[in-house]
Amino acid sequence: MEDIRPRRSALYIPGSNTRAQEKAKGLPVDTIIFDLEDSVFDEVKPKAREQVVETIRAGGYGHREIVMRVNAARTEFFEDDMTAAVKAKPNAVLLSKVESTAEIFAAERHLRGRPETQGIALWAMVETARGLQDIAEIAASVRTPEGHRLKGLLLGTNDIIRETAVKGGGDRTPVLPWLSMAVLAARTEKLFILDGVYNDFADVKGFEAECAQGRALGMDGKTIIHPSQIEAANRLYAPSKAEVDEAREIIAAFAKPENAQKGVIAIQGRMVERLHAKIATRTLKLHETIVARS
Ligand SMILES: CC(C)(COP(=O)(O)OP(=O)(O)OC[C@H]1O[C@@H](n2cnc3c(N)ncnc32)[C@H](O)[C@@H]1OP(=O)(O)O)[C@@H](O)C(=O)NCCC(=O)NCCSC(=O)C[C@H](O)C(=O)O
Ligand SMILES: [Mg+2]
Repeated sequence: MEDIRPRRSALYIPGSNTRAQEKAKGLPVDTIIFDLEDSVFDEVKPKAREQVVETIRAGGYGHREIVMRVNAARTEFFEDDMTAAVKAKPNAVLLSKVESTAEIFAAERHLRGRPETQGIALWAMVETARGLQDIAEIAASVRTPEGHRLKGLLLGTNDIIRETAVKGGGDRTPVLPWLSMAVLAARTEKLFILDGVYNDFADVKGFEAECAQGRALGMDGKTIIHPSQIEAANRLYAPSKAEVDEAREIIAAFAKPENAQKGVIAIQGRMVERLHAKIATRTLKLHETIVARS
């Protein structure tokens, strides 16, 4: 069955920031990502790891999806991070700087054969030049028994900019081809995909423009770094009123007895096919889930 869980806003919180972790219990985000990677100084990682396990096990985050971002499989921290993830049992483990299917399989080895980890998904961050080159193959690992837990891709645009030396900021022209390539890889394998972060959390207009752009590119939501970004991400990644009205109109039109045997109809001078009814059904389901939540 298709995964239509809303992931409009996915908030990163440093694993070492207990104040922000507590605060997030009252924030209207869809997803919380407890970070053990780049926001945590190396010397502090062991303490942050313990802290995150304790916080996730204690719960209190309601409907929010709980994710733990672990250090890359190539680092000295990975094994301990994965052991901690098994203890914490988040909804998903986010693998950072993924460059090959082997890294997905390495994470799976920690989870395999343990009934208590059955519900833990794997998400992969693509944020290196190598990862971008091999993104289709990484996404396709979902078709293998060792990669079946892979559910989504996340973009790490800060690292992409660092690795490739393209100019960041502005309208993201230099990275657009890679963002589109990532969307294509995700859609090919029926994975969800979340856009990278917008660092300038005081710039509301710039953030809104980037959300609108990400949505137009086909992203399912935005990874964010600050509470000030939640409202805009939730608003711009939710179906708009016009989209919901149109979806209702399409479904109602195909439900009429005279259209029961038709593959294509006209609504107000526009061609509408059964494929549009499928999109409309998805839009309405997403909308209803969001409404029920709020
Ligand atoms: C960016 C920040 C360091 C800013 O922190 P600060 O100066 O403390 O912000 P404010 O004073 O404006 O905070 C106001 C209140 O909001 C709470 N807060 C702030 N950030 C968060 C958060 N992320 N989650 C929950 N709550 C948050 C503060 O506690 C204040 O509340 P109160 O105490 O009640 O007054 C900070 O926002 C931050 O650390 N953000 C997350 C950074 C992070 O996790 N970075 C790593 C992931 S991003 C990344 O790596 C991208 C990717 O890999 C790539 O390559 O692109
Ligand atoms: Mg990164």
